Amino acid sequence: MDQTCDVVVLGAGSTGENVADIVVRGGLSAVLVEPELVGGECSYWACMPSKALLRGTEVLAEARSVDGAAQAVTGEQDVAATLARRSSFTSHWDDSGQVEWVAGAGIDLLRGTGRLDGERTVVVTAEDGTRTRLTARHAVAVCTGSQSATPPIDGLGDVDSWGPREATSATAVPARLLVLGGGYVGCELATAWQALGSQVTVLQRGDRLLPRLEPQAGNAVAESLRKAGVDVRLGTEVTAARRDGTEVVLTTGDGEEFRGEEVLVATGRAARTSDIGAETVGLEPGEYLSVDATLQAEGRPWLYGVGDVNGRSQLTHMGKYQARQAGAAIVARARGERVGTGSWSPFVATADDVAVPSVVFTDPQVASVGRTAAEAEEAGLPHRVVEYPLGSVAGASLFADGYEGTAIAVVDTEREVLLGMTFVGPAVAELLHAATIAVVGEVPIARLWHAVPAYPTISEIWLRLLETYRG
Ligand SMILES: Cc1cc2nc3c(=O)[nH]c(=O)nc-3n(C[C@H](O)[C@H](O)[C@H](O)COP(=O)(O)OP(=O)(O)OC[C@H]3O[C@@H](n4cnc5c(N)ncnc54)[C@H](O)[C@@H]3O)c2cc1C
Ligand SMILES: NC(=O)c1ccc[n+]([C@@H]2O[C@H](COP(=O)([O-])OP(=O)(O)OC[C@H]3O[C@@H](n4cnc5c(N)ncnc54)[C@H](O)[C@@H]3O)[C@@H](O)[C@H]2O)c1
Repeated sequence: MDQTCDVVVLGAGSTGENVADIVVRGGLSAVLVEPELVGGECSYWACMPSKALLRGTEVLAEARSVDGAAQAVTGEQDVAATLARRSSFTSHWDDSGQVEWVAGAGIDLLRGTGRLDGERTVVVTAEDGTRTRLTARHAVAVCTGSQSATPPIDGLGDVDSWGPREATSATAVPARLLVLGGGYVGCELATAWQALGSQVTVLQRGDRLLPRLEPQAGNAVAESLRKAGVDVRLGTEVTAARRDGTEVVLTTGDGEEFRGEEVLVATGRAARTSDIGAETVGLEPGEYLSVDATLQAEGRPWLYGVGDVNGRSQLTHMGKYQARQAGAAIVARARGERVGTGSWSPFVATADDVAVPSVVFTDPQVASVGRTAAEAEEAGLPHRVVEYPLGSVAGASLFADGYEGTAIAVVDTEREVLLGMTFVGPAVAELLHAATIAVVGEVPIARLWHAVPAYPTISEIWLRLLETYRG
């Protein structure tokens, strides 16, 4: 079967859905190709189930941290109810709601695996083997995401390990869980499964958890995981894995053994491009798609790489942001309009470079945007780091007895604007968007004095940071 449309979108994750939606709203036709569940990782195996698993633990910790409320919490977290709530947030791994949305948005959905077959062409193979050759008049957007990367550890491929998919969809609590990797996934899922009754061990090879964030973040999360009973091992290089009956055994270079019923491999992501026909358009299978600021592949003006697949910033909201920018560029180019590629134009993903917000939903939460002090240093930017303990803010001390946390601002001392901000503490997630606006808007420090935080909220931290900066 042959079919022609304006835009072919490969992959109906959160990114692909948004590219298709934007181009259809712009008057183009789009075919969205998906072999698995419409909605992708975020809806079924990543953000939604992991945050649903974590939320009950967080609420209990908040209640236990307020005298008067703490006395009312006499029981333990209900595991079955937590898992049931998690499953309801994934719609029980049923995508009919998303499929309905796609139809309502005027997007054509084609179930099957798509492979590029030369310029502007995609061949889709359905489960029953039926093939459809799609030709795009204007663009092909590859939004095939990423998958768990397996580190080169002897035997790891044979132990039937968990990836994030298994760890977010499990229906029983393993008595002991080994977590390889102490990044975003490792820290969040160690928090979740320890709270649900597993004895968790985190094996991280570097000298701290969450190594891409400010050091205070990883240190605070490690301390709190240890308090919760997690065995956190830093500087640990696992070299071999094997099954011993029902147990998985991980061995380090110096012969130390770690045992668990399951091992979660959370050592980062790899591009899902090994089987998309990349070679038919002169690209390397398995590599991240290299794209410009409008998400267009270098030297191939009809091809876009959007979301996790380009490796720029692997977060749902950033994939959706890229989708909005790329979608606008595709529509404008199809109309023959000029596409401005300067910073912050409607067609480029400038925030990818300077203002990526993220929240790690551990206890404490870590909310950050923009550059860390180390990144400012590396970029050679004149900067000063200002830190203030969150527990000294009236709103925070009311929020929880003995509130502990910190806020770190990285200030550009030449332009007097914020380069980055990190909050570490309970319930800091909702403080983040103010910081994102300050970084993206390059709001002068002098003007931030006029952004008065309401009393008594945790946001008063902004005032304390400004006072500390002024000295
Ligand atoms: C455990 C975990 C928790 C996370 N939590 C958060 C969080 O709290 N907040 C956050 O912002 N981010 C989070 N992330 C990251 C987030 O999940 C990803 O950034 C996001 O899902 C990427 O979306 P995407 O659409 O680019 O890719 P995906 O969601 O991976 O979608 C790609 C789609 O392409 C399809 N596909 C693949 N190959 C083909 C092909 N050949 N033809 C057609 N279709 C194909 C796939 O089936 C898939 O549906 C988390 C990740 C993990 C692993
Ligand atoms: N809340 C959120 O926003 C959220 C949650 C989960 C995931 N994510 C996204 O998904 C991405 C992937 O998460 P991730 O945790 O898999 O990757 P990551 O890059 O955040 O962390 C991987 C960790 O594994 C460690 N590591 C690598 N190889 C190792 C080895 N052989 N032994 C021990 N440790 C090893 C690294 O030092 C690093 O700390 C994140 O970067 C983030 O973009 C976001």
